Amino acid sequence: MTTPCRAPEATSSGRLRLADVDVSIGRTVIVHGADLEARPGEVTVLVGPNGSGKSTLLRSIFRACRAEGVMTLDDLDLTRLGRRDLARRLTALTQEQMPAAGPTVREVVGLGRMVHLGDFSRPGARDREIVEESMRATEVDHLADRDCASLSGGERQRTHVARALAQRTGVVVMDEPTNHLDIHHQVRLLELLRASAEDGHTVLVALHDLTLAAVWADHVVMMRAGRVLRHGPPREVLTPEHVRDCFGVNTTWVHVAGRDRLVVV
Ligand SMILES: Nc1ncnc2c1ncn2[C@@H]1O[C@H](COP(=O)(O)OP(=O)(O)OP(=O)(O)O)[C@@H](O)[C@H]1O
Repeated sequence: MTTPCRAPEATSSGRLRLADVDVSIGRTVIVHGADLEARPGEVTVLVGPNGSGKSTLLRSIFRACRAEGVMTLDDLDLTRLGRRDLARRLTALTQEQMPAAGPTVREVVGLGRMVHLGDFSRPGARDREIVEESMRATEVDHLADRDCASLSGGERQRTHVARALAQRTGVVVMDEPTNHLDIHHQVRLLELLRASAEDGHTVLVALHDLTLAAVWADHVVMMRAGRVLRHGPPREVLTPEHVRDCFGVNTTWVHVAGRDRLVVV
């Protein structure tokens, strides 16, 4: 169906751990006492209803929100890492990153390399190669010279994913990366993230689609109303009872084409 794809090689990964983390926006505590762990070699998927605090929790990891509690990457305190150091270790794909008119696709993807360059250095041949590889991986290479403002929603999202891939960090945190993507590109992106995990990287991603989460996650973290309700393997977290309690829909697991799948009934 899809051609095999591979995330470009990355810097060393690490175990991302949050313990008893509160996240606030202004004076309001949005996330309460969250525990979460994302391990190298695994795809960890964060699920929860709208407004449950997924984006806020992910944003706290790259310090876009004020957080209290323990946040570590291996033995490093995330809150004490400098911004550039953090960006060299961890890629963040948020929901808000929409390019303004002006830059081309290649230029936006090239931003992923900036964190690795010194203050006065320019991108080298290897940087340019990585940019081209990243565009090919998300199938935006044919759009390389297009102004980002002229892209469709899905093309723009793939451009941002390519930018994130070009950053080549060992830890990748993505908030709803499948937004705007058609089913081919959703599957391709999840294949890419799976390949990245199999290469030993740490992948933490928020997804709305529970059926995709059930198939692609090694580990699921379920949130509701600003709290982590449970975490574990998909079959243990996404049980029909838990999904009904959290989302108010009826689901069941079926075995189709050699895999366990969660379907809405
Ligand atoms: N700037 C803000 N000021 C006040 N409340 C906010 C702010 N940003 C987010 N919130 C609230 O925090 C809660 C969690 O929002 P968040 O975006 O983290 O949820 P989410 O699980 O990612 O939702 P969705 O699935 O809809 O993307 C929501 O109730 C939201 O309204």
